Amino acid sequence: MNEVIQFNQVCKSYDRFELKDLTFSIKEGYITGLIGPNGAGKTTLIQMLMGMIFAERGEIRIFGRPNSPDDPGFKDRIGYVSDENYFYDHLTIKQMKRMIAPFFSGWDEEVCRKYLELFRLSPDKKIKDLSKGMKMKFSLAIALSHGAELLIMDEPTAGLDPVFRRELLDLLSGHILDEKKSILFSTHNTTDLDRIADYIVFLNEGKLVFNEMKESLPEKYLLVKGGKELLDRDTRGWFTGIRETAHGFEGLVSNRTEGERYFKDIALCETPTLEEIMYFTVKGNTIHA
Ligand SMILES: Nc1ncnc2c1ncn2[C@@H]1O[C@H](COP(=O)(O)OP(=O)(O)OP(=O)(O)O)[C@@H](O)[C@H]1O
Repeated sequence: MNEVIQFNQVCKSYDRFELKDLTFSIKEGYITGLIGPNGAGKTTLIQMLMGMIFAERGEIRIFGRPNSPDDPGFKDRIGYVSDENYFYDHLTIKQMKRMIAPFFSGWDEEVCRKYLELFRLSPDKKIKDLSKGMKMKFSLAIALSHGAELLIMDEPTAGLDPVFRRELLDLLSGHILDEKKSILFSTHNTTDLDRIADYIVFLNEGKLVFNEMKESLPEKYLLVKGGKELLDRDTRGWFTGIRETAHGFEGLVSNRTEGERYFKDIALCETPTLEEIMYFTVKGNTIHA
């Protein structure tokens, strides 16, 4: 299986933030969701991928080659969508599109026209008059109009209404039916991932928590609900995160087999949702309701 993106011991630090020795890869032909709480490092990771900021150490490879913003091949092969507005406010959609198109050798005017129509974006509307969601749609239309093999998107569903959000997710699922196409997108919305992601990359405080097939997560994690008397020094150690209330607790165990062996007859054992996995992992063992 080909790897479309590879991070190899990548380091990047800011004043109070460190991405340290980040090593993982993303497979060609799949949709990978990048998740993590605010400040986990998702945008930093995506900006490094796009060559907008640079890693201090380590190597990033895209399509098997070191990533370089100056490589014209990359520009054509990658479609980038972000919630930042990189367009000129005083131009209309049509004018902005004319300006962008020559940068891509694979630009397809007809495809772009189709997406603008589908997204109900009027070519004569000025960028400054677009809502946040409309700007995201325009950014998407551009990314989808030059035959990119890899779509890299920073929170593409943020600001979209629920109807279009769903349509977009369907569109992205359809996009990778061509097995050479791949998508990496960051999101805070685990429902988006439940719907379309094949793989999940989970970042927390600049560290990789896991890079897993979504389907394999239920085999690994267990959500245990029970009485407080079940928690002692030994059993507490098994939990990635525990939420205690006056009457009992619920906690996430990252070794499902071990957790089931001990808790199955004395507590309620469930398969956690992706949101629960995120919640308990981020919060750790210090939650008190
Ligand atoms: N240019 C910068 N200078 C200093 N610190 C920065 C800079 N860019 C990002 N950071 C810090 O790096 C950390 C990671 O930020 P990043 O934007 O990558 O997180 P994120 O996971 O995308 O968060 P969110 O979900 O809130 O968008 C944060 O603590 C942020 O304050």
